[in-house]
Amino acid sequence: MDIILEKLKKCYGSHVALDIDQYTLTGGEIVGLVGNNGAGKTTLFRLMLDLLKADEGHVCIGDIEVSRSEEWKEFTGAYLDESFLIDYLTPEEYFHFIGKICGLDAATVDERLSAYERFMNGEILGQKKFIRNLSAGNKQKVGILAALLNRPQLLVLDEPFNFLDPSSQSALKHLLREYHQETGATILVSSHNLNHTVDISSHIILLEHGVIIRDLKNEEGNAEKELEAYFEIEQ
Ligand SMILES: Nc1ncnc2c1ncn2[C@@H]1O[C@H](COP(=O)(O)OP(=O)(O)OP(=O)(O)O)[C@@H](O)[C@H]1O
Repeated sequence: MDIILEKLKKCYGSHVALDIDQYTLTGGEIVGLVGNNGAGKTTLFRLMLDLLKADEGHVCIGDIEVSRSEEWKEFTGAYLDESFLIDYLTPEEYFHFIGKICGLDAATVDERLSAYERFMNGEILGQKKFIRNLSAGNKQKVGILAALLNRPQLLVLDEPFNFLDPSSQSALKHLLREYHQETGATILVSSHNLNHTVDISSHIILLEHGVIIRDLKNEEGNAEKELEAYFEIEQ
């Protein structure tokens, strides 16, 4: 399903963090969201997930306006930051808790997690550690896996490659591509890593000072040059 941003504006005092007149994000794609620090990526995700109230305009997922109905939560999974986690639970307890909210029994949760063994790399399950005592990268993995548990049709991940070691970054790219192939889900990923973004996305949105300044189709990596020129990356 498409995601429609309509006259969407968010300000902090006199500072305009996001100002998008009209944009439709086509469903069923992996979409990369890039932009310099402070460009408005997280603000956009928080508005999409109804974690922030827009000053003007709205976000619709399909025909559901996110701030007026809760229905979109049934098919949406997201991980933006550590505030999504519960520190005093172990990863198993947290996954089963999220599973319960989604109506999944423990066996189904365990079976779904078993598909992500490469990504977990033996460091998530069975560690007898509370989430608060995991490394930053492993916390990030727990959040991403929890977002996937309900097999969402819309997956939103804010800088998911952060804190991950190189093999985990590669495992995550593999996981996202495979999940997309299996489910046809819409996947939105913000990242400062242009290589990863270009590798996985069929569409890339470039934000600058809260405005979408480029909307690039990325066929076989052809968006890379334009992005490198924008970010002035020398080869
Ligand atoms: N709670 C807040 N109070 C005041 N200003 C805020 C707040 N949250 C965000 N901003 C401002 O809004 C703008 C957009 O921030 P946002 O976090 O969305 O950017 P971003 O593209 O995700 O940045 P980064 O790449 O650094 O994570 C920035 O100028 C930021 O300082």
